[in-house]
Amino acid sequence: MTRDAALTGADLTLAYDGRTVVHGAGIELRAGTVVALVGPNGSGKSTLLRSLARLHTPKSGTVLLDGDDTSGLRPKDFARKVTLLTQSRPTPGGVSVRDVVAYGRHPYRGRFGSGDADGPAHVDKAMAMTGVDAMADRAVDELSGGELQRVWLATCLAQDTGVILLDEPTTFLDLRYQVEILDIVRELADEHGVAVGVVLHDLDQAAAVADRVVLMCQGVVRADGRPAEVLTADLLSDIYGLRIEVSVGDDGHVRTRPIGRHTSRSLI
Ligand SMILES: Nc1ncnc2c1ncn2[C@@H]1O[C@H](COP(=O)(O)OP(=O)(O)OP(=O)(O)O)[C@@H](O)[C@H]1O
Repeated sequence: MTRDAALTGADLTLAYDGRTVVHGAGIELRAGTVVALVGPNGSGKSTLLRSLARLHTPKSGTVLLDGDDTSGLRPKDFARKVTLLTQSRPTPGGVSVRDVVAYGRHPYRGRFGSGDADGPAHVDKAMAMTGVDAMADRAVDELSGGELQRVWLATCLAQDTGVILLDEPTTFLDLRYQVEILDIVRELADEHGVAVGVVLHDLDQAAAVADRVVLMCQGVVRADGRPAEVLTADLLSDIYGLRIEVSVGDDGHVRTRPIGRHTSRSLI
């Protein structure tokens, strides 16, 4: 497994059909750390993540892996180092969970699927980590949204990369699996030295799991730092356009409380 990898997006400007949606963003993902990207809908988080995964070509700026420009790397070599869990993927019909997770081994296979002796062990480990091993022989198109989300995460883990990018990995998941996925994210960084970049909408989850939080708004990185430095009441209230109270517990964890009409009504 590649370790001690660092993926850097330097001065990235990203556009769709000439409309710029990310303006000169910089982000650094270091080995053994978790960076959470947060911000309102449409602020450019997914586009930034996709550019780091080389799925979106920047208008300007560069993506560097361990200091080297990645644009010269062959797709297979890049895929051995960086993986991305996207928000949605087409679900293949009639394919088993095990076979879908085994897609993650594609960068290691030669022609005709040969040459990946370690593949089955990585697939088994990824399925066990994400709790999908019990459904290994089921067809993926028969799974619930949450079960499927864990299968896609297992596919990324089977790819065995030093950098893992996750776009809203807790979407569709019930509370138990949200917590388990975030535990896996921390475990990847702490025990396997992986550099993780994860888009999350839940600010408390972002604060709890991340070493650093990158807060985006309207295509610009508005703040980048430790959770308690970035997730302040003033900045969040300004960016999200509603009052958000923030407290820091004795354990150092940041907790946010958005105030709406429904939260301020009396229940007694
Ligand atoms: N395929 C596309 N074609 C054109 N514009 C796009 C495309 N995908 C995203 N955009 C636009 O780019 C901007 C940034 O979108 P992006 O999906 O990166 O934001 P986001 O912060 O991930 O949003 P969300 O929280 O809603 O997932 C938005 O204005 C969006 O409408």
